[in-house]
Amino acid sequence: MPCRTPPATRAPSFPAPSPASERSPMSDPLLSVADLRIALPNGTELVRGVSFSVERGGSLGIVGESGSGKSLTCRAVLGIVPEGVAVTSGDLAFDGVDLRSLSYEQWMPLRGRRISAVFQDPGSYLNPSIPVGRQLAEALRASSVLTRKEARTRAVELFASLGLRDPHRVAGQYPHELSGGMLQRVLIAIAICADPQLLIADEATTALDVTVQAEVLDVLADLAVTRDLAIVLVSHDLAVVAQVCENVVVMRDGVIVEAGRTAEVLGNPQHEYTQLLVTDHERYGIENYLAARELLHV
Ligand SMILES: Nc1ncnc2c1ncn2[C@@H]1O[C@H](COP(=O)(O)OP(=O)(O)OP(=O)(O)O)[C@@H](O)[C@H]1O
Repeated sequence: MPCRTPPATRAPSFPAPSPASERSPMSDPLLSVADLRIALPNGTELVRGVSFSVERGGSLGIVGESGSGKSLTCRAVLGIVPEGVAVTSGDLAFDGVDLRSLSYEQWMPLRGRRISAVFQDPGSYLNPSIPVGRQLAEALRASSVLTRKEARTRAVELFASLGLRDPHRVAGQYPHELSGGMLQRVLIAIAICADPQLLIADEATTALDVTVQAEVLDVLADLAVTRDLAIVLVSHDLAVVAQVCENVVVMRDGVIVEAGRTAEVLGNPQHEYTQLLVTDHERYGIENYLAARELLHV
């Protein structure tokens, strides 16, 4: 369905990325998405000309209501658009690599290693019959030359660094023995164990209660600083994005209606749809929202 809302008076403030072939690798952002279009076989466009960029170590939030195209956009960056839809045009460049030109084999050293992701429902991504420490150790060994023992030690260290209390004990536990927040930290550990440059977190904290969600978001914000990790954070929740992201794009019906610094966009929304999101948020999640605004010094 086309978006009937008039264009934002604040134009998206990210520099429009130039085609991959024209950029010099030194000046490139880490990720640049230019005029991305994703459509059904019948030609119906679900994502309609989305453009944004993410600097090395930068953080971008993608907000918008259900069905606005947030997940499809992220899946396009990960090279895993679902069956039945296709990227029909646009540029997707990661660290100078034209992602759209990659074969399945060429994706292997990138996905999970240099571009990683965490999603909602972490339990479904873990093997229920293997202790989580072993699952992380196996992921570590797949991306480095560690011995089994070294990988086990590293796994415990990584759990500790992500704020898991009693990491030795946690490492020996099975997924069903852990809470949602602990599982998400385990998933984050697996996602970052190969030291990626970009982490995409798609509604990764949505299922968690507010306090645990805030803790996991802190973990992500810390990682951005300590590992120079760029983060793309997808959420329908403005407060979530405000806690972690320097920049934000607001999506509706497959297009970006407003973009810019998070503090500016959420503090002084220009587009009527962003204004509506902010108003709804103030009405239904006032505590979160105000806390986030305080954090941003809006
Ligand atoms: N495999 C598919 N086949 C057909 N339509 C799809 C498919 N995947 C997504 N869509 C449609 O594309 C649009 C955008 O979906 P997308 O999942 O990107 O939205 P979203 O903003 O991430 O929403 P949510 O927050 O609910 O996940 C929706 O209308 C959705 O129904």
